[in-house]
Amino acid sequence: MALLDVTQLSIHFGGVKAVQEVSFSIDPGIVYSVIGPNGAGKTTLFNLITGVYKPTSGEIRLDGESIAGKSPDELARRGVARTFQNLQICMNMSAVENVMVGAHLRLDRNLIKAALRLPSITRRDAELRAEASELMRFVGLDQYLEARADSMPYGALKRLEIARALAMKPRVIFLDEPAAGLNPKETIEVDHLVRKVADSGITVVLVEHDMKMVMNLSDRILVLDYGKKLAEGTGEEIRRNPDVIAAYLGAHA
Ligand SMILES: Nc1ncnc2c1ncn2[C@@H]1O[C@H](COP(=O)(O)OP(=O)(O)OP(=O)(O)O)[C@@H](O)[C@H]1O
Repeated sequence: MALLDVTQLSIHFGGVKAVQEVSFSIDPGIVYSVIGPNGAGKTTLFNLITGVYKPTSGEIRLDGESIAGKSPDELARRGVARTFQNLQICMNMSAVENVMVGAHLRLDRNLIKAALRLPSITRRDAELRAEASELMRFVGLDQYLEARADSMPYGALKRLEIARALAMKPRVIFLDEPAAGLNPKETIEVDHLVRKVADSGITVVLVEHDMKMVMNLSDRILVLDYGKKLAEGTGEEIRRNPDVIAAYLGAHA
């Protein structure tokens, strides 16, 4: 069974039909990319699936269960994590604390229980700190274990956001332009990191403008254009698709 099933999904902002009757499904364990020109509806689609927006119509199912309109918190607890196109890092916190926020989202309900048993909070905090440090190593941020977020370069912050999303122990992670603003060396590092995340068994859904990265990583690709599904298939199928060439690759060549 597909991990994620999206059926006839639409959202309208006033007169703007940002996503129009888009259907697709994502099997577990794959890297699935969403591409399309600026304004095609990619981020809006992420916002719909991760609970930031409620759809105007359509259905979203995770493991067969409807999740359309559920809050981001609820979705985090069900194993849906994401990163943002514009960094959402707390700059006045340390790097490790930022990652710990991800774990707290996962554990939200237990916090109240924990508050009634104070010694366990300290122990839990130490465990979460250790877990966050381990995730920082996983994303290649060993050298920033003691750093404040505001002292870190942009490329490192992009990976810190991925570590925070991983702290939710997600089954599926949505990465919105993880390579945006990165230099070629950093882009290759993120490319390797995405592969590592997928190899660890987490399904990856990616929005990315870097075509080399998309073609390199993706098991399947969805192409949006003016909010509509233009094509879907393997990298090879997408590369050969005349509609895609005309609407997207051609325009960017
Ligand atoms: N909250 C909103 N209110 C009104 N219009 C919106 C809103 N969010 C998105 N839109 C509109 O929906 C359309 C799709 O935008 P979206 O940001 O999803 O595109 P995108 O494919 O992610 O673009 P980019 O590649 O530039 O990030 C655009 O016309 C945008 O202006």
